[in-house]
Amino acid sequence: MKHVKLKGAELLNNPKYNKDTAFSAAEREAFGLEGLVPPAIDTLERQLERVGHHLDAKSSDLEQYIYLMSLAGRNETLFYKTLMSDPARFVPIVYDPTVAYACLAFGHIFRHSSGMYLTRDMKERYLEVFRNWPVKDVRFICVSTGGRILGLGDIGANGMGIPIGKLQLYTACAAVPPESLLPVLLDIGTTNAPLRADPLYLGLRQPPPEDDEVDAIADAFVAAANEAFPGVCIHFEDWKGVDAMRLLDRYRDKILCYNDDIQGTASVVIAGLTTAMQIKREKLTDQRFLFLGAGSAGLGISNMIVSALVQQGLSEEEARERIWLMDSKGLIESGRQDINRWKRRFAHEAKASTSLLEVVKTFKPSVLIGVSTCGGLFTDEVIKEMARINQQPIIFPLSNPTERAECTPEAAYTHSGGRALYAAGVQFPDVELHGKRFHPSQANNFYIFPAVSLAVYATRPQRITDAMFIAAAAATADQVDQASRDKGMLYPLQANILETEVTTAVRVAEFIFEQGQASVERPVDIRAWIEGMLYSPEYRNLLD
Ligand SMILES: O=C([O-])CC(=O)C(=O)O
Ligand SMILES: [Mg+2]
Repeated sequence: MKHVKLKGAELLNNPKYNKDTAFSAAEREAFGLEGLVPPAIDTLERQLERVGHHLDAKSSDLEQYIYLMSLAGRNETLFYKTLMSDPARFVPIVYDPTVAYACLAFGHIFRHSSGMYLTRDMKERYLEVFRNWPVKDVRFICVSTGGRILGLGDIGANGMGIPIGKLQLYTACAAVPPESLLPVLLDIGTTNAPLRADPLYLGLRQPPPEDDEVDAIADAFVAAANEAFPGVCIHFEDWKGVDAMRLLDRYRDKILCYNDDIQGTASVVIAGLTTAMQIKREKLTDQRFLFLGAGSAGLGISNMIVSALVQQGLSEEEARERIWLMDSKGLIESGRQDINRWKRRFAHEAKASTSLLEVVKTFKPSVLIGVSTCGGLFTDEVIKEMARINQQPIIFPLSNPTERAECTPEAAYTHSGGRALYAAGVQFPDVELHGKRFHPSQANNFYIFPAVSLAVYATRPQRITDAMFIAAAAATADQVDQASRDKGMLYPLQANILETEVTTAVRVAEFIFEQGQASVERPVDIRAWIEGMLYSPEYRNLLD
């Protein structure tokens, strides 16, 4: 029985079912494909080999990105086969850092549409517009306004590369079925005037509205999404920092949603810190945390560290005392009049200062985290001071892409005499220092959000909580083996990402069941049950 209704060119043009040269002779005959494809009948492996040659011939990572996105639009199976064949190689192409350069050039490199674009002027009609999407059972929407893309600031509709890339990682890293995923760019306009003036820009050419109107647009969007796709989980990504904080507060107890920049980033940092504690044989409750940057990531990490420290026995106040933040105006201290309510919670009695070095000297942090979006701010002197006050300073320059990192691994290892426990937001190459080889860790939320989403996909909870993200952090840290820890590696190997994230998802799913938050019945064997749901990049016989 044929379950695919498409025939001929229409079948070839459908990325979900297309096999290009891998259609069998019987399929070619049954689906009117004879003559439309070359006579050779390839296996998926042979096609993968050909993709490898195409990629090797590309002159830059951005060219590889463009090729891979075209492949995704033509043959989904081959695309995921490629990504999943070597995630450590391809994740940095379809995602950070290369996706950053793709977003900057989005209107210029645009080939075909993927996902949905909802604009502020469609506000009354989002439900009607959602009905244009061909799939009914959408389980995740990743939505950005483009208001703060990575460390690049507001790039409006150019930000669409991010929801697309994030959802591709759901599948590549955690085998969430791709048909359940919908990337959305919610176009509210952009503050980026040069971009609005670019003739090839593809978004609305107007500045964004005031907060009240942004909230009204978000409300309309959320309501329509839940009506069009009952049970959908909304993943907020790369909104302007204050929008992200405000809207997470607005929705987290009302709908199934999460904000990856706030909760995913916090979770991956806690995973890395947990491994660092195992390496140092110290307790998280004894650390002193200094943040450079107090946007959605900085505050999200700070809040989740508070929750983790409270779980480990501190009072909330004791936990907050251990966390200091600096923003672009300097140390967040109680005398500051210009800070929002989220920063206010971390304002301590302290001397005002705009110098990171000075704050490091007075506060004496054991952990230094950069989420400033400004490259190079962890100067050699700052690293030396961290190394003077700590036997093994923990230094996480998380800003991205590559040139925004607050310090390079070379600088961190050189100025700490090779003692730093280092993780950046992007993957840096290995560093050789005095005959010793260092492998810098990558503290990127891709270790977390695909796994949490897979757990949500399976268990269908009503809400997503910080505790689920803390469970994901613990599960991730537990998967760093002793040999890796001995090398100072803070995260599991990327080559095994699928195995790692499925294990993390199983742990999070167990936690969701334990908390009584699942809306499906608990299976006897959670792992086998989840494994039965995983997407696998293989062709199906269309004649079955
Ligand atoms: O995408 C990444 O690599 C991390 C992230 O969420 C961000 O920087 O906004
Ligand atoms: Mg992000």
